[in-house]
Amino acid sequence: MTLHRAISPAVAVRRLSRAFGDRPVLHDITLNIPSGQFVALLGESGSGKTTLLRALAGLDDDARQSGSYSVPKNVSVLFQDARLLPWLSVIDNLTLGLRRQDAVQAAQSMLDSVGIGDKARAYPATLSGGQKQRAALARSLLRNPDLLLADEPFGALDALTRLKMHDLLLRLVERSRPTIVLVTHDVDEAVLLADRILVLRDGVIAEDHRVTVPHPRRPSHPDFEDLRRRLLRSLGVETEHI
Ligand SMILES: Nc1ncnc2c1ncn2[C@@H]1O[C@H](COP(=O)(O)OP(=O)(O)OP(=O)(O)O)[C@@H](O)[C@H]1O
Repeated sequence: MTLHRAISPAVAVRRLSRAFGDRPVLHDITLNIPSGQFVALLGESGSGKTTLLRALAGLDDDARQSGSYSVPKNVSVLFQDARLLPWLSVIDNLTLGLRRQDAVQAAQSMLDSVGIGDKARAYPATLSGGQKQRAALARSLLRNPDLLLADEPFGALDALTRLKMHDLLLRLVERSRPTIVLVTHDVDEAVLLADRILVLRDGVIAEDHRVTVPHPRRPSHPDFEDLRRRLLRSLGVETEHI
């Protein structure tokens, strides 16, 4: 007799549709994401990436919705702006609402890991954009999320800082392997980080790519280059000169 063990996906979306007023945005989306998978959502502006992410986060009560979805209990959301509370120090932002006895030590150690251990007592207004995003990432990961939902978390950073953040994110999630859904406009970012790339078009999942480029990923790798070109083309970018 063969024993079939059912492994349920971390994220299961069934026939999900979402509309704002009479404007339909997501159409009948069905999607399974296995535990620990890193998924990037790409798509032209207005294709519904953020709407899908916010649906998974349980945000936007004003949306009309049909279908269903399930996500793990412990979810962290990371936005483009760090959303730190300005009246609290960095470390107090991290420990706010955290119910564990070693909260302060754990927060300090997470700040050390993201490279801003010396900013624990600083206030958000005194940090650079990159430092704020490091603090936001530390706050998210400190909660040991089973699912990390990230909406263009590096979108506002300069190119160099963004590269450092990619490295940092990969290094940090290697330890705990949360399931990740990352919304991005940046094709290179998607190919660099994700195990799987979904392309949304007009509110449906138009393409589903596995990323098989070996780690550490280099844009010069032929498979990287090939996938990048295919994705750019499907996003409507002519790639002959890129
Ligand atoms: N709260 C809302 N109320 C009304 N319309 C909304 C709301 N949120 C999103 N929309 C509309 O839904 C559509 C999809 O928006 P969404 O932000 O999901 O797209 P996106 O793919 O993330 O776009 P971008 O890449 O520009 O961020 C857009 O036409 C947008 O105007």
